[in-house]
Amino acid sequence: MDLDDQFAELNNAFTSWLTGPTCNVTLNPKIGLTDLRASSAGRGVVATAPLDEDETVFSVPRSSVLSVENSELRQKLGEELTSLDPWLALILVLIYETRPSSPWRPYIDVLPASFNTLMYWTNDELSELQASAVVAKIGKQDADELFRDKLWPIVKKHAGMFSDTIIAPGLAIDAIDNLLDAAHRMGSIIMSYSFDLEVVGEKKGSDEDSDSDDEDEEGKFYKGMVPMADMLNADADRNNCRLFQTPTVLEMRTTRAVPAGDELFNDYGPLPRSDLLRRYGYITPNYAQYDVAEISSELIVGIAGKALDGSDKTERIDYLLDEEVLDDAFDIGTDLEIPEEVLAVIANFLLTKGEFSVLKGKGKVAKPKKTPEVAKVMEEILEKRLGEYGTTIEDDENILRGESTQGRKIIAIEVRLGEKKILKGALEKVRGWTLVESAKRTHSSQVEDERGEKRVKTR
Ligand SMILES: C[S@@+](CC[C@H](N)C(=O)[O-])C[C@H]1O[C@@H](n2cnc3c(N)ncnc32)[C@H](O)[C@@H]1O
Repeated sequence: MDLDDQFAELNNAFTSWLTGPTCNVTLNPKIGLTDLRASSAGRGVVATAPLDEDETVFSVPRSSVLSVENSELRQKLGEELTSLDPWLALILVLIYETRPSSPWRPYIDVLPASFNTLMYWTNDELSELQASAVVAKIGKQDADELFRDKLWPIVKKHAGMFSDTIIAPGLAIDAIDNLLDAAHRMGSIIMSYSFDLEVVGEKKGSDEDSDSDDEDEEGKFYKGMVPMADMLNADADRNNCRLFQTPTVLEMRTTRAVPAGDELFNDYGPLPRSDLLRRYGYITPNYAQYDVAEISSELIVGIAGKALDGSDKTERIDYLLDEEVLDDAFDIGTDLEIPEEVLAVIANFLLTKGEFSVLKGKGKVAKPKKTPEVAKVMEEILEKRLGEYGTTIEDDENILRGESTQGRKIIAIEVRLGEKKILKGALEKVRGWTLVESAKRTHSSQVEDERGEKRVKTR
């Protein structure tokens, strides 16, 4: 059987399973799965006839969501499973459902086995992202540790339960590598395919289902794999469908009329391309509108507080953390505005020791201001941040114009270039600020603060 036949066969098995008695999904006959591999988008869903706005595309009973709550493994392992972090528990559930006898197999079989997400990039490929903050968010080592510490002991203890799953060969030779591979696969699937579903059970304190009181509190969410809902691709501008949740079903409905032949798109929300790449393994130009350049507090404090001695700096850091002015990092978006919180942090580090003590004594913080001193620090921060990337905007544009660049390298360059353009634009904006007089500012801002005017709120 060639690859196309295999692809079509898996689709058919999945669709039959979906609409059959195991899953009971109601499919609108005006939609169908389609093959988008030629455009590197895997499977997708298209309208085969026009759809109205707010038309139900399909409806999935909550009982057909693959989740920890619905899983057979929960019945078998009980608290051993539910006491795990929900993400780890769902990983184990997905691994368990890879056994040939699993009722979920036709679904598992259409889920991907290879990924373009950052977790799967080599170090060389990742180095092309240069100083992008996304690299530190991949978390492969942390995940490996969790899989070893939390999942491996359970799998070893219940080896029989996993003896015919994809990790079986690893079990036989007592090797952990198969578990790590499988757990990364399932973790990546959860990251790019699962939905956050609202718990709709009884409220806490109900007599029924007393062993799951905690999870049955309304307003709480759990991660679930919703068959078919996760076959829709996403688009920042062309999205035309959304998953609506009712107590009994999950309904994919159109949010606008869809002509025959058009693809149905979900919406991942305002994700910068760096995060789109990290979580979903692809980027498109229309997510550039959500790009951000991240500036760490370490960099801000390092530059704004370079004239301070160690204990003074630490005191200000602790105070600003307590006051929720300081965070780990701040994002500058495509509007190129420097976040008020960053200006406030700088302003607080530029106070004299005495000024800071007075404000702290009153439980207040300096307000954000665009003074020449703040602008100078901000310029230095942005210049330093831009310098952390190994190449300039012009270098990157030249590389992209060259014909030899391909695949992941192009993607990485586009991501880092987007961030650099934000930093450069922000730098130009800061240089163009109409600045408040420094001396006047110091005096008036303190007076304003002492009058108890509203402080900067960061979170
Ligand atoms: C929820 S799944 C959608 C179904 C998926 N195409 C499949 O074949 O299983 C999400 C994944 O689809 C791909 N994807 C989603 N939207 C895309 C788009 N606009 N362009 C390219 N790939 C996309 C990415 O690989 C993403 O991780």
